[in-house]
Amino acid sequence: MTQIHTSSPPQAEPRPIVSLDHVTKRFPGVVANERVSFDLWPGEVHVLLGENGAGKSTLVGMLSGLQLPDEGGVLIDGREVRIASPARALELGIGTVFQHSMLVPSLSVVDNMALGGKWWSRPDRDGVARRMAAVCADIGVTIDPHAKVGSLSLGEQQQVEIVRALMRGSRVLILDEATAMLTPKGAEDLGALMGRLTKLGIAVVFITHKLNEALAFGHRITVLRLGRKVGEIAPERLAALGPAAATAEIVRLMFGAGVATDETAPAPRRGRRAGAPLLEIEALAVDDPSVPVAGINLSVSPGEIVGLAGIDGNGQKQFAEALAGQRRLAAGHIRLGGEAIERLDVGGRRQRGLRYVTDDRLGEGTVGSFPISLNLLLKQVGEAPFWRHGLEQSDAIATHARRLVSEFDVRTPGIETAIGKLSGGNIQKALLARELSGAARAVIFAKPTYGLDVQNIRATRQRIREAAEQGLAVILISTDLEEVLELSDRVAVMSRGHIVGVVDNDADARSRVGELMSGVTA
Ligand SMILES: Nc1ncnc2c1ncn2[C@@H]1O[C@H](COP(=O)(O)OP(=O)(O)OP(=O)(O)O)[C@@H](O)[C@H]1O
Repeated sequence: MTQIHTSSPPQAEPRPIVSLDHVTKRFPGVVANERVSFDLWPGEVHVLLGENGAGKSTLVGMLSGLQLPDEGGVLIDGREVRIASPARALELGIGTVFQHSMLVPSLSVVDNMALGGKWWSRPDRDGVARRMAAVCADIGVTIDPHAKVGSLSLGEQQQVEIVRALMRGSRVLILDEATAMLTPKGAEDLGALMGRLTKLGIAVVFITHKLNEALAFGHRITVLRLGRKVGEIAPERLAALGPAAATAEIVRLMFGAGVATDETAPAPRRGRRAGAPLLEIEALAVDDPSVPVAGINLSVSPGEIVGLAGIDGNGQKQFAEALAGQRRLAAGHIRLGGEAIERLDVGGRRQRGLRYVTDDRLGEGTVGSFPISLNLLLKQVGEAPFWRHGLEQSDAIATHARRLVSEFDVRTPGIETAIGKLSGGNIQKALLARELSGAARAVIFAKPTYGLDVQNIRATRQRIREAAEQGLAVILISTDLEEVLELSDRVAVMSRGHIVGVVDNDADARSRVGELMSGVTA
């Protein structure tokens, strides 16, 4: 064992390698971490769990040098440190491996290892390869130093990153959703590798959304929720609980009632349904290299809100875009009011009353440099009464815009203001105005409150409720379980491109949805 610097000598008082001491980190409109304390011990895999937005990446960002805390301290071996950059983190022995590889695919493994060396010195490829071979032997992985990184699997690329971090002296490794893009076998290999690293005294922070991985690979588990630490299960307790009881406890911590979010929120809707389905989706499939979507069956009645819960990136966006006509269907049928609409384009579906409120408000939802008035008609350009014989009817466009701006309370200096100048909340109001006006019959909301402040969140949720009350069939895609449970009549859970379950939003819904989301039940 030559390369790896192991933990403190056994006779020393045991203490964490790294501690976060009551750290608080705020971003505009959100407290991402609130007085969170976190200890990482040598030789352990410490799993960080929590829903999208719970604050996991922010917390580890304070260790990897991406964020500085607003309050609270960071300690290494008991000494307070300031980690102001990733380079500083590496100097302090903290290496980070992200979900997406940070390596240069066109270079060989050794050349990637040599990157970041002194630019004037020629890379000592043999020396690097020798040191690499020693670390690989220590941790039990085999990597061809001369292979081009682009030809390696994602799992192998992560091994390269881990080896690189160890060669630079890391004794703490942060794996931020490192298994998210891996095959089950790749994830298993990474889990086994984590186990070997911990035997060498390395400490690993492992962020995952999958409970089975947390239990299989983790020694200690911390759960975050809405920026707060809501529980920590120490190794002895984790072992004593066993998988079933530990799962129940984690699901309760992650999803259970008990964290006050918005006491003034209206009582949740529960299982209202009216009449025959209006929007019917049958065996829908979308080809997508990252998340193929297949076998989606879902129907929504007029006045019903079906929530689509799930961890971000499980095919929700592909599904929504295919439904709205922005992506080709590989298979399946979509009917609106009994009429097959899968062959219609975006405009055709919109005319029939199918609407889509995208989560990409400034990218695909609006044209930032265009005035609000035109953005409100972006999907009707050329149509009467706003255009006649190819000519813009400015009076009709202005009247329409003024009416929607007032009805949807868009705060703007005027209807000619470029929409990109408005706040996120007001852009969202304009999008809602465009999609919910006219002869809307069914609407898909994609993460409708993402990034909004509390007031705008409330206003948007109220619009969604009103849309259902007016008889629209609503699909609400959200990674915020509280939102889904507050608004939906039924909840479908999406995972790896499939709907893995649909439950009525009754008293048991929270735990059942939580289990489906974390892959405990399928
Ligand atoms: N740079 C930033 N600017 C503004 N807000 C941010 C920034 N980074 C994070 N946030 C917000 O802080 C909160 C916590 O985000 P964070 O990314 O830490 O959560 P997470 O648990 O890692 O989520 P996920 O599982 O989706 O990665 C969220 O509300 C997020 O929108």
